[in-house]
Amino acid sequence: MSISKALTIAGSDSGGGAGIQADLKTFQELNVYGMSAITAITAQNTLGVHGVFPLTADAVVQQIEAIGSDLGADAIKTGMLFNSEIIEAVSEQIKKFNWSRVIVDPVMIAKGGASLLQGEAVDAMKKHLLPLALIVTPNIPEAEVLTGMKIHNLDDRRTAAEVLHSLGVKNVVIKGGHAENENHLVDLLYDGTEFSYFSSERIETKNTHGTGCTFAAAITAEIAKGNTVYHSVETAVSFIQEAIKEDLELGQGHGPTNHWAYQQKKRRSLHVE
Ligand SMILES: Nc1ncnc2c1ncn2[C@@H]1O[C@H](COP(=O)(O)OP(=O)(O)OP(=O)(O)O)[C@@H](O)[C@H]1O
Ligand SMILES: Cc1ncc(COP(=O)(O)O)c(N)n1
Repeated sequence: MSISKALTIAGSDSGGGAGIQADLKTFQELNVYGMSAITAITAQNTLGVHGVFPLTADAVVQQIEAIGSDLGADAIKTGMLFNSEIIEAVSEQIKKFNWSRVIVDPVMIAKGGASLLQGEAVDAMKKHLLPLALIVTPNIPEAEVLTGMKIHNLDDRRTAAEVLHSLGVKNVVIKGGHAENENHLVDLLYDGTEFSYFSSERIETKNTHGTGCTFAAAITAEIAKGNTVYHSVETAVSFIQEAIKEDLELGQGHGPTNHWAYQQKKRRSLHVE
């Protein structure tokens, strides 16, 4: 049996809603074999990040080399990278293994405000990692930091996508979760030529911990299977919508999303037909 494989290079979330844990759950649900290289351990739950313990760049490199030299990967996702040493080391590994299906989720700040990327590392991300990316998936505040511009509306978002594309990323997805006062959320995709828009109804819930990680992991899984960028983003939008809709009501703060919901819905619809 041949199976597609995806590697996530990200931080561990002890609460299981975001980071490495969200990525592996998503890969599994989308029938992709998941592997991980951990960049940092966080002591985290639905109430917030209580501690951040980065690993050395060498520890990250050794994990990636163990995978690249043996199992290989059909797609790579990066999440929390924490500092410029790790970003530079990860970029070198991507080049060494000639990985081209690279999805960069430029994680910067956790929902509760904790910093998951040091300020000095933003330049390293722009210079070393973004030029290697097939897709980058910033939320609105992350797109503002990466472009240095304020984003107030969809026009600004289109301009930001063009600026990010000019840094060498082939496809830019700017997510709409942070656009305020809108009943409809729009995730925007720019491939350097055309803009595509994926619109979803805003779901009223406090349980959105890890939505960004889960969304980018779903894109990565679909890319690993050889699907197009458009198809992968479309599937990821459906995956995250079901995961938010059927939330698990866990914890006292911002709870995780439901990684089972997308496949459960698919199975239900097959049953009905
Ligand atoms: N309340 C909501 N209702 C419906 N969809 C949502 C909601 N919040 C976020 N999404 C969707 O979830 C995905 C992630 O978007 P968002 O902009 O929240 O990313 P993020 O800020 O990186 O996530 P995180 O909160 O994990 O940091 C997008 O597809 C977005 O449209
Ligand atoms: C290890 C890790 N990676 C990423 C996030 C971002 O997720 P969120 O913004 O939903 O807190 C996180 N909280 N923890």
